[in-house]
Amino acid sequence: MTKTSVSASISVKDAEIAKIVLMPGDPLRAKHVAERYLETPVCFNTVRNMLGYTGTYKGKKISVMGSGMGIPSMGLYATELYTQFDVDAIIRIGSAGGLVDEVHMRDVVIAMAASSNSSYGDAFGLPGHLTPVANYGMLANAVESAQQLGVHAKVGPVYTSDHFYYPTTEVNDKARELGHLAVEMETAGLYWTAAACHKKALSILTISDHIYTGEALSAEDRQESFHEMMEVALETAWRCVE
Ligand SMILES: O=P(O)(O)O[C@H]1O[C@H](CO)[C@@H](O)[C@H]1O
Ligand SMILES: O=c1cc[nH]c(=O)[nH]1
Repeated sequence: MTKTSVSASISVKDAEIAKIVLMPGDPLRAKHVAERYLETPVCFNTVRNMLGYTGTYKGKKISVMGSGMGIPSMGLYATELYTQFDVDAIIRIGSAGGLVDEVHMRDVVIAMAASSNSSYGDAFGLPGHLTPVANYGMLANAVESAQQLGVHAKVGPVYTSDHFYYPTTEVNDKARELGHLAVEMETAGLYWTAAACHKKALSILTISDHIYTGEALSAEDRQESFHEMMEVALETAWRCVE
């Protein structure tokens, strides 16, 4: 019998979504993670080509699905996964631009918190500012996983921008001056959504370019080569799943 469950943007037929989902922005990075690391991966979503897969990793069920680019897309998919598919935790696995001098190309960054120029979090109604923060237990598991894998991950705040192409350099300059390790486009949206849904989230990033040195990786590298980040995320997910 065909079992189907559907939300506005996800349609799952004869498959299921695990309690924990890894989410790269790029759906082809999701496909790569599924094919490289999951046993018996099953594709559970193709709506809008936002590919999602469920398989097992060291005997535990884990899903991986694209989030698309930017806070609105991440917020939409994370909300549906948390509220309509009973997902407990999401780990973003993204690329990011290095901001500070201590961060280098291909470094793995674990986002403790995310400042942002987005007003997305205002909708949740807290007077002042709802701070987008990682789940501490997941963060601690990620740090331990990185240490065990010999990955020198850097932990700190990142900056989530609504703009990939900002017309001036001042936002990145200020974010760098205030100690943000990297700039990207989804982490604050994920952390706000997790808070609003009473769920868990963590963002792990790989430096794909450096805003102040001008170094940059190719699109193909961004899709397929971030294996340290993928392995830290999978080990973290494995520790977080019962
Ligand atoms: O590599 P992903 O996860 O897509 O993340 C980064 O890459 C995209 C921009 O190229 C934005 O989504 C940004 O956050
Ligand atoms: O959002 C992003 C992602 C990678 N590199 C950047 O400069 N910005």
